[in-house]
Amino acid sequence: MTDTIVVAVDGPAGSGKSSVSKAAAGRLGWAYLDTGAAYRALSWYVVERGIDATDAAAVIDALPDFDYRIGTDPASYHVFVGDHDVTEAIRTPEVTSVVSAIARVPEVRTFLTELFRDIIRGTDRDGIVVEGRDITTVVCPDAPVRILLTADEAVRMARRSAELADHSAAHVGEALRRRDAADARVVDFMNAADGVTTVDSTDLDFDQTVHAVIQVVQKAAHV
Ligand SMILES: Nc1ncnc2c1ncn2[C@@H]1O[C@H](COP(=O)(O)OP(=O)(O)O)[C@@H](O)[C@H]1O
Ligand SMILES: Nc1ccn([C@@H]2O[C@H](COP(=O)(O)OP(=O)(O)O)[C@@H](O)[C@H]2O)c(=O)n1
Repeated sequence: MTDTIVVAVDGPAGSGKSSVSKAAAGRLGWAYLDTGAAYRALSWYVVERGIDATDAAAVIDALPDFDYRIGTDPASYHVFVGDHDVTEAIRTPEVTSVVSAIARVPEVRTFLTELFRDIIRGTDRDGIVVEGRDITTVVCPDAPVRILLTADEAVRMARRSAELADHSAAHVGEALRRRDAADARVVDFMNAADGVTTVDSTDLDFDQTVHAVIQVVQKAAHV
């Protein structure tokens, strides 16, 4: 893995991290890692086992049995916990509503950070696009390419509401705002750290955003 180029992408919910990172990785022929999926999958697992997500000690106790797998091929995205394909289940509002409580437990963050680094080390492609909240600052602070993907809050909320047709826009917007506020108390993903390039997608369509990200990669990593 020594030569694998890591592209670290952070940003708030709805900024386009997952979709844009996956598309950029696909076009580059590189791997893609969605770190939020692991926080979501652990949340699913905790709910499934009837554990109170706000009970940090109980969540920490569950970590050794958390058997997590995620693919890194951007063309074939699957998330497993044990034998369960949880690719869809981790996106439900129920899971989304507890994920911030799980993500604020330091032991959880250390555990998952190690897991992410193992997955990155195991990549056999030339590069990997890794997206989340603390990739540019904690998981891969030495990555040769580090990007903060942002968009105005109203635009992010509109993108998310468009995805969830059966939920009211106001409800989705409020839930997203609350989650960002809770997450931002744990890691700063609203301000670019030193050396991190901001890509603001507020006035860009999807393809323009992917193009902007690839341009940053090409400039920083000379590919
Ligand atoms: N620049 C853009 N213009 C329009 N829609 C976008 C743009 N970037 C992302 N989207 C759409 O917005 C929604 C949220 O994007 P997503 O990748 O899930 O964000 P995140 O991973 O940051 O929460 C998706 O439906 C995605 O297709
Ligand atoms: N690197 C990361 C990634 C996600 N997370 C947590 O995981 C949750 C889900 O992340 P996500 O990337 O799937 O969320 P969306 O932005 O796609 O809605 C976030 O709300 C954070 O609580 C984190 O703490 N650190």
